[in-house]
Amino acid sequence: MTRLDTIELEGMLPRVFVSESIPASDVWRGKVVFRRGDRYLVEAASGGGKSSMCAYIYGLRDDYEGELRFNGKDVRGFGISEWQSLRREHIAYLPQELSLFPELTALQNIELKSTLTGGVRRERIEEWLHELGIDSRRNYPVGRMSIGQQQRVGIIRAICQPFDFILLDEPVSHLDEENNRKAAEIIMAEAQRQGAGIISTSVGNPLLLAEPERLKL
Ligand SMILES: Nc1ncnc2c1ncn2[C@@H]1O[C@H](COP(=O)(O)OP(=O)(O)OP(=O)(O)O)[C@@H](O)[C@H]1O
Repeated sequence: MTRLDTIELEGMLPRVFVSESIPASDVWRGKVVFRRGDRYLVEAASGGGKSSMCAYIYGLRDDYEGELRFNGKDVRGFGISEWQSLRREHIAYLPQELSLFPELTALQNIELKSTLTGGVRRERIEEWLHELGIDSRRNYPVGRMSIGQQQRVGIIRAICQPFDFILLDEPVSHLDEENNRKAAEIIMAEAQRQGAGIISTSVGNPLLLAEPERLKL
């Protein structure tokens, strides 16, 4: 795959919801096409399935009904090597739980990802740390940083790789408005540089994306 242009969800529903009555949704049981280059905000109540949707798109789970298609191809046919290359070159992901290594420093966590994916220069990472106000914590183990500081490390780690789409699961739940705005600017600038789409979820403190398409989960 040279570029991932579209992610389509059609008739999708987490199996756990099949026998339950769920609120009306733009996504579940519907048809949604996420397009590279566009910005999306997926908003839902807690337990609405945001993390499940991200896990399906990142290939971590497949406990759903319906179809998920990348560039029109059903992902159920993808093997391990296809998912590996998708994650290395086409889809960046910031999980809600961040999945940082607590004993490694902020810089080590970021550089680990950047080195593995042939991502960005060290100077660029330093600039992002500075812009997000955590450069003084760059050599701190992330396990000793606040959750909001860890979210900022996670955001930088997520964008320091090549991607056609970036999936952000409640990325700014612990950030104040100013840091939210800065994070959004950095993510939008990097997505624009790479021609990528942004899909961000929220339960109430949305990433401040410019004019996103809003979907209710
Ligand atoms: N790994 C899993 N396998 C099967 N079902 C799961 C799994 N993880 C979560 N679920 C179920 O799917 C439903 C949606 O959970 P999910 O974590 O996707 O919601 P969420 O919208 O991200 O919630 P929150 O905002 O509270 O994080 C829940 O009812 C949960 O029990």
